[in-house]
Amino acid sequence: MSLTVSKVDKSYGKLKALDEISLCFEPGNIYGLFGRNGAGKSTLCNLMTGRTLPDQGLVHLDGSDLVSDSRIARRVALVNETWPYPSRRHIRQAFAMAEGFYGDFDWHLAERILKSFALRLTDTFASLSMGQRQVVKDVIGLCLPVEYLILDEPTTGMDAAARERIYSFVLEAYQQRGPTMIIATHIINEVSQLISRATIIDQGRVLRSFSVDDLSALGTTVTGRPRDVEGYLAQGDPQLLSRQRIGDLLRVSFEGPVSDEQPKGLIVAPMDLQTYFVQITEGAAQ
Ligand SMILES: Nc1ncnc2c1ncn2[C@@H]1O[C@H](COP(=O)(O)OP(=O)(O)OP(=O)(O)O)[C@@H](O)[C@H]1O
Repeated sequence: MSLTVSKVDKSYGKLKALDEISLCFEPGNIYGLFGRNGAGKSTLCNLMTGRTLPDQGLVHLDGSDLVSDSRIARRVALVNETWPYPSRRHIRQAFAMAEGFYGDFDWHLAERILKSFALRLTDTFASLSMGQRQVVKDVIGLCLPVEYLILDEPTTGMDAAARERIYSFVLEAYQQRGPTMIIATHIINEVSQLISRATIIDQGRVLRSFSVDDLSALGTTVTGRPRDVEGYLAQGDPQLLSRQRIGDLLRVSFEGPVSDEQPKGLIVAPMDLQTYFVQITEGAAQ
């Protein structure tokens, strides 16, 4: 079983939002989907739930076309900026409507999450703050019996404590019911401990798709006196991502793991996922 996107193109007028994108999301993972503003993340999320149609290419779940088969669409849910439910009714009604379409809603988990955010089933969506509305949208996704849950910016408007708490519920929902999750977000460091694979898209294309089992293997930063740094680089043939002067020092970053040896006078450190993301998308933009 997998959710696959094959050679998908999507344009808005002359703008190519997705350009021959091919990806495969295997069950049993939490994926991070990263990209800068306008990279095409939301368009891809919409395509993977049949909310937007591709100009070319296919989106399949277990080999069946997601667009033409509505039974398949019920196995994949998307949480994004939209709220397709009545805003002035109790949120309980929105949950019931979602249950009507997707089946078995986890009311117990929903109430627990709401309570931890001091929200109630009798609140109306319209009366909530931006961050509270996002919580309610996330609750719907986390409590549905779907095989794939796509969360497009699931912490919009939330404060730092709320973001941390919602991600603990994301993990709980994943551990208890195990939907494969795809989390599209800008706040990469927040999800780096949660995800097992990451995909970075840029200008509608897949830039990297990799396992994050060993974050220290992604990239390395070396800082020191320019002569020492150049000497270190000359020992191998690293794929440079950036080169930056900091006062009298030179800092370079390159793809690949940190070597075991710590050369004298140099600070050699692994790159975190967010820094890696910034470095390679900066490189792609130049
Ligand atoms: N309905 C639309 N009509 C016209 N252009 C659109 C539409 N939706 C998206 N686009 C354009 O397609 C490109 C990809 O947009 P998309 O929303 O998928 O990016 P994103 O990676 O989700 O961005 P962000 O992180 O800023 O939300 C952008 O250049 C955007 O302006």
